[in-house]
Amino acid sequence: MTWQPQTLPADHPPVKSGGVGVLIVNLGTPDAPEPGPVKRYLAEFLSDRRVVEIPPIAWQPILRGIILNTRPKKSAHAYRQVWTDEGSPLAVITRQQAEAMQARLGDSVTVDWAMRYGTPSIPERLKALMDKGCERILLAPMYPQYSGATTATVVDKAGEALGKMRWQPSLRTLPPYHDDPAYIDALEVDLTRQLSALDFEPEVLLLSFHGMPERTLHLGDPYHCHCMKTSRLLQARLDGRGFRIRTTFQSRFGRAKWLEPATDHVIAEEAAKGTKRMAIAAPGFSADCLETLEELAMQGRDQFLEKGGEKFAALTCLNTSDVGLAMLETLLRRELSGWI
Ligand SMILES: C=CC1=C(C)c2cc3[nH]c(cc4nc(cc5[nH]c(cc1n2)c(C)c5CCC(=O)O)C(CCC(=O)O)=C4C)c(C)c3C=C
Ligand SMILES: [Fe+2]
Ligand SMILES: [Fe+2]
Repeated sequence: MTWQPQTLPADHPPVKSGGVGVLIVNLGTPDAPEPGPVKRYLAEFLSDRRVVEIPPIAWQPILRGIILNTRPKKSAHAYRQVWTDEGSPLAVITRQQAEAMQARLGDSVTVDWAMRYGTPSIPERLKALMDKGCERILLAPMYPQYSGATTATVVDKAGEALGKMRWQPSLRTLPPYHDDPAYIDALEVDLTRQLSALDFEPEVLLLSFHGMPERTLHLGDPYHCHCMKTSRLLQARLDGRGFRIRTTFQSRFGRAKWLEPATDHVIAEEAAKGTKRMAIAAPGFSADCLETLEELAMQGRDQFLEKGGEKFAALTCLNTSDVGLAMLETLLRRELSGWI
């Protein structure tokens, strides 16, 4: 039988048109600051074997039997302290970053955003980009420092979605940018601006990164080294401004030993030794979130003042600042080279 050209059936998927997409991805956040949605989000997040590297047979009973019955209520309370009319700060800022990138990159690309855990999901937004005709997609995890628990799990999830497609898009991924001059420049400019707007001069500036179990460092995860390099490069830019700089790791979770020194311990130690004025920045977070707005700006302040500190400032993340957006545009344009 000879082949005959046919008209496409009505349910045929759209024929693509060579478009280029960018998918900006961050960690994820609950849909509402209530125990139910927080439980759903934590169940997905903490079941990811990239995040908790304990065999499921040992971990799932602890997660389902203890953690998911206790933590959601406490975490929901924390989320309520930072929730905005538009939703969770992490989701709101990530969406705004995507909108700003769409405006800056113009019509030659379609920019969308997704969350690794919760909504909008990576598979859903990849499909949406493809439905708009994108055959080439730049996947952009918003993590300056690489780790298995952040960057790699975003790529895994996209790969899982692609694994179910007959006709896949071409994929590029944004590399970690922990030592990129564009990132270090943006941090220097933004932190300098924020520090000069304070009504006090800090004696110490903490650079607080999200923690990880120390074991991941010994297993070869570059996260700790990436954080230390960011910190060293930034310190070189901020030296000679009259304050000391210390690198710390926040948000301990579980019983294992985490990277040290711990941010909360250093806050208490500084206050106990007589430091009166402290500022804290979180250069590893591309958007303010629960961990910066509640853990640092609220709990951190309380800890410092309770122990005798007098002035405390939690600086904001790059978020949608002009320098932050210009930096993101530089990184994205570099990876889109040859595509647009
Ligand atoms: C920026 C990098 C991050 C790394 C590395 C990271 C590792 C990591 N996190 C947990 C456990 C929790 N993290 C939580 C919140 C949270 N974590 C990050 C980023 C990193 N996590 C962000 C941006 C956020 C904020 C999310 C938001 O909605 O605003 C939480 C949830 C909150 C809570 O219940 O305290 C947990 C739990 C582990 C175990 C881990 C290490 C591998
Ligand atoms: Fe985390
Ligand atoms: Fe936390």
